[in-house]
Amino acid sequence: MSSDTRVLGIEGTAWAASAAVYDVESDDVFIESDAYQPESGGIHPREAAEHMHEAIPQVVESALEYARETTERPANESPVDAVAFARGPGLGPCLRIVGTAARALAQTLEVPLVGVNHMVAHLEIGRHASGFDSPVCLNASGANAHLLAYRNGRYQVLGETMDTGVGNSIDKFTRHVGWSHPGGPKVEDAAKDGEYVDLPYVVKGMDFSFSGIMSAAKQAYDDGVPVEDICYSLQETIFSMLTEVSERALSLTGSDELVLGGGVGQNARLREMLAEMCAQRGADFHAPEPRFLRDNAGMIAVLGAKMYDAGDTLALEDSRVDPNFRPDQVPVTWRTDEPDLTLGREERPGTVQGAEALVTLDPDAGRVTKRRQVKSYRHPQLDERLRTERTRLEARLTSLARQEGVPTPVLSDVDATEARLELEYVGECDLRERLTPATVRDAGRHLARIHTAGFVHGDPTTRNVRVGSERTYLIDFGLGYHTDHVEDYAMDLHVFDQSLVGTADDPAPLREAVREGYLEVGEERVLERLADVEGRGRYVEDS
Ligand SMILES: C[C@@H](O)[C@H](NC(=O)OP(=O)(O)OC[C@H]1O[C@@H](n2cnc3c(N)ncnc32)[C@H](O)[C@@H]1O)C(=O)O
Ligand SMILES: Nc1ncnc2c1ncn2[C@@H]1O[C@H](COP(=O)(O)OP(=O)(O)OP(=O)(O)O)[C@@H](O)[C@H]1O
Ligand SMILES: [Fe+2]
Repeated sequence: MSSDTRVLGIEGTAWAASAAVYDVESDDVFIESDAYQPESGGIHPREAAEHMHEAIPQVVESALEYARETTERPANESPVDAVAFARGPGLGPCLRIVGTAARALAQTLEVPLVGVNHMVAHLEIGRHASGFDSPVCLNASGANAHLLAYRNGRYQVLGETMDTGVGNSIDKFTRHVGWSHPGGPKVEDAAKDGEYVDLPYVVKGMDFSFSGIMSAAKQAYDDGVPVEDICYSLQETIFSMLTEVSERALSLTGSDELVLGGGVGQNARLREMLAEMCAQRGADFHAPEPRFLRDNAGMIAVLGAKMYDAGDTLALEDSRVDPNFRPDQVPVTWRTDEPDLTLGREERPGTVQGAEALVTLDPDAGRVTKRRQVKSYRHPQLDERLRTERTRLEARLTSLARQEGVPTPVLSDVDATEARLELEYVGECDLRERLTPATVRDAGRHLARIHTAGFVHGDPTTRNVRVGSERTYLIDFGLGYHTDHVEDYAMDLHVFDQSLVGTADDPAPLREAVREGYLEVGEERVLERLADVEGRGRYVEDS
């Protein structure tokens, strides 16, 4: 980066009216913010926009004043080289006010305008502060929750919430119990005195869903379960889900770096779980300081500077805001490196560390032993429930799939209480090491077969398919379940699709081949629903 670049950033996607100045040379970030606090209920888009209307000019003025005071540039020159603003995602009425302010300021100062994706900014601030090369990023914010990893010039979405964002889910629960917005910090506080109760736990590959757990939490409250216990268990459950999918993303991509972003990242329990998971698998973890986790213009200015130096600026006529701006829509102009993926982390000869299990391989004897390990980051009761349930399911569905004509390993022994399986050794390598149209077509056909039989795999990634010279096998059915919902079948395909995008150099022909294979035995309407799942904007407004 050019060493004397200075950028003014503006953020106002939902609740934080914020302006910042980033100075590349000193790496200093000055942030001035003014938060919108709803009088009752959640964020009202119109009220939030009124707040932006009043507060943005003031925070921008403070930032400009700071920029002028701290520069040696002549008074008739702009104290910054560019104006960066959050173009989306966010609440439309708020974004438009920020967009207008940013355009006007860029024109007055006669400097270029930079349009920043808010979610990518949540990620890049962690990468910037940690110095990590190519981390997986968990964005845990109010309106969103994603797992992102860089590949083929984009931040690919490896997994995300299928319904509301993580913070909004928590805020909805606290509204139900009559607490004021935002609910996250209040839940964290109340959780200190709570005890564990079981709540639904929903992950699908690297995707996850909060709606079931939230309904259960509200119901528990109405049934008289102490609110501290619900808060404690909400944290234990939701954050375990986020930690689990993060671990799966590390395992799938071969990355050993994780960064956290977003307002929910201020929660100490979430950070503790992620740190513990990373320590256990020998990965590095970084959580930015709180002022960079919650919405702030500092992260907009820092990414804005990288984009400005890459020449990634916007003409005024192209600077429209986008309330549904997805992180994977952003061409990443400020990085040219590709991640160095270490496929297949062989820890010891003959053992593979998966996301859940330690797998001992004995190809000569044709045998594999799989043990779902204790995850110390999660509550012991939850840990035991998941390990036993999944071992049982894996045993049952692996056999059921074979009866349906899908190649799977033959089971020789199951011990659910020990979370241990003994299986036949199958294939020569994982699918991600032999991604061809023919092999993924097989996988597509296999998924169609089990769907037709009324169940899903639950985690069909390129690591959970084994390829041999004659056959392609499905393995690791632990997240599978019986269902007759088209939506669940489409989700299964979506999970596979996301893993192709996350691991293949040229995913387009492979994605096409999956669909062809699927149609050989499966139903067209599942593919139609898949298109629907993919097109769904998940930026649910919190009102
Ligand atoms: C699009 C953009 O406007 C949106 N921003 C946003 O959601 O604000 P953010 O600052 O990233 O996150 C706010 C959320 O973070 C939660 N939160 C704050 N402190 C928390 C804590 N200690 N524990 C749990 N949640 C917390 C709040 O309850 C609230 O839901 C987003 O990034 O999704
Ligand atoms: N039956 C088998 N035959 C050959 N290799 C296997 C078999 N089972 C597992 N493996 C190898 O071990 C790796 C991890 O196994 P598995 O996916 O079952 O564990 P996991 O911890 O559930 O992993 P993840 O959650 O990351 O998918 C597989 O990617 C594969 O390389
Ligand atoms: Fe945010």
